[in-house]
Amino acid sequence: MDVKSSSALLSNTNFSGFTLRNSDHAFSTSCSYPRSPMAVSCQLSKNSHHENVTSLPLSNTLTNHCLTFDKRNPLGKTFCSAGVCTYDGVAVESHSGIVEEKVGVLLLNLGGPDKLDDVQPFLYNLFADPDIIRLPRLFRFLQRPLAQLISVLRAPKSKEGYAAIGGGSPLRKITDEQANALKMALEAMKVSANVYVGMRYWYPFTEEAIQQIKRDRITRLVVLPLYPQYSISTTGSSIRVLQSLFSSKLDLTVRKDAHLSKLPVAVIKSWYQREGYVKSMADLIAKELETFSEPSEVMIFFSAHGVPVSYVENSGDPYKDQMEECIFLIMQELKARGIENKHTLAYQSRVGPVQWLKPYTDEVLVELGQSGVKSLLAVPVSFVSEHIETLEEIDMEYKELALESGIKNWGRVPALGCTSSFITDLAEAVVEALPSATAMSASSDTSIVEEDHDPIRDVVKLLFGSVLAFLLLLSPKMISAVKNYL
Ligand SMILES: C=CC1=C(C)c2cc3[nH]c(cc4nc(cc5[nH]c(cc1n2)c(C)c5CCC(=O)O)C(CCC(=O)O)=C4C)c(C)c3C=C
Ligand SMILES: [Fe+2]
Repeated sequence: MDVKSSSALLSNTNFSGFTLRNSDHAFSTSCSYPRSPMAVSCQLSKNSHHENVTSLPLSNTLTNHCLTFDKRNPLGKTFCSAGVCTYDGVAVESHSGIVEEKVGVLLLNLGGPDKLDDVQPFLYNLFADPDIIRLPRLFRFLQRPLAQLISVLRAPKSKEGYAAIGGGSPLRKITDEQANALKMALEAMKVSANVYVGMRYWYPFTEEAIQQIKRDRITRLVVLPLYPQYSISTTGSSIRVLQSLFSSKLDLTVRKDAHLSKLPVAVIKSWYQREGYVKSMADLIAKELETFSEPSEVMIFFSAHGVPVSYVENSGDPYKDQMEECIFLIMQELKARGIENKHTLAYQSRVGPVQWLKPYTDEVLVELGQSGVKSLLAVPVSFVSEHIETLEEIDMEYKELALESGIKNWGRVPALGCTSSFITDLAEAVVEALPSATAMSASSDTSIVEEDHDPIRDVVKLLFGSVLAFLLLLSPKMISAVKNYL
């Protein structure tokens, strides 16, 4: 390992600075730091999780934390003298002249309708997302009219689903609870942080969370999507929103916003491989297996939310690979505990006219039932809260289908929610990611380039688009494609 240089400096309870990196691997620093500014001791451990953190050049100071300082950093200049550090970030200088970090954690999630009247506008937001319905460039002008049409037509069916689970999505409440639990877990690690919730398709929107982060004058932000595995359609979509809010190129109001464009940000892109998560999932599965009369005979049935095959095959979505690795790790953990049940993975919740990842959950359930499997434990694995697809699709639709197909004993593992080992692991992920935060506008990870906005061109496009959309939407091909969303 080529540890080039390291420097630690302390200022009262603040300190900063290590350079610990070789060309290919990031290393986590696990640090013990005394409250007095006497010494900081850090141990190095090779940390694969860092590969999933957008780790960009930075420098900064951080209260009560070890920092990673990347020698390749073109921006990261930390100037220190007599216990005071200045840097090219946005930390706040206190009366005493000590630079104080205000750490923020932004939890990203999908969002869901709070009540039945929200269902159609929620669906509109979802289908208007070009990461959810991906139209060829030439047809992008159809995105919004199509979203309007599909959302209106799908709303009655979706409403039935939401009505069956109490009249709305539980996602906001559960995500708020996770945010509070995470804040407390961070506090237990002596990290004081504000935790924000930013939803992609419903309140509180990511945009609102970012406004609050600005108002609170957060000086260092960790972005933590609540999806264990990365998909273009979930984490990717939310990061795209953040990029458009942070990048000075994209938004005239943000261009003048010195705070946001300089704010050091670390994005944890995926975390399915973290030991704490894997063990927490294994705990839940092991516990649920015990509710069966013959636990070793139970088939463990992982059911993941699907994505269209084209995402994986044409656009490099790592979702399928990550999902398979995730299942492997969970099964390995169970094996280490002497649990050697059979298992399988299938994909649920397909929508629309295209091919989705296979095998499909509904088809596999029927096959398993018909092939003589008698006991089955469903494990939702792509999401960490209960939501419509666990409470309605799995608990009602799939359970009924499985029982009709010959399965006699049915069980379902609950979502992780606020399970304490899981929340502690998320808190550790946040602490590990903090040092790698850097200004997002300097990110080289901007995969999506937005067009500049020209108001006249936009109006022409809208008018032309509406007429063409109206004609196209009435074409037989389009009608049959839209029908697949219902
Ligand atoms: C990892 C999780 C998810 C992936 C991947 C995902 C992709 C994806 N979803 C749709 C369409 C819909 N999703 C809907 C709800 C929904 N989706 C997820 C998670 C993933 N989606 C969650 C957690 C929820 C539920 C939110 C809640 O309110 O509880 C819906 C609305 C519900 C319905 O009408 O069925 C749609 C539609 C697509 C097209 C897609 C990938 C391209
Ligand atoms: Fe979905």
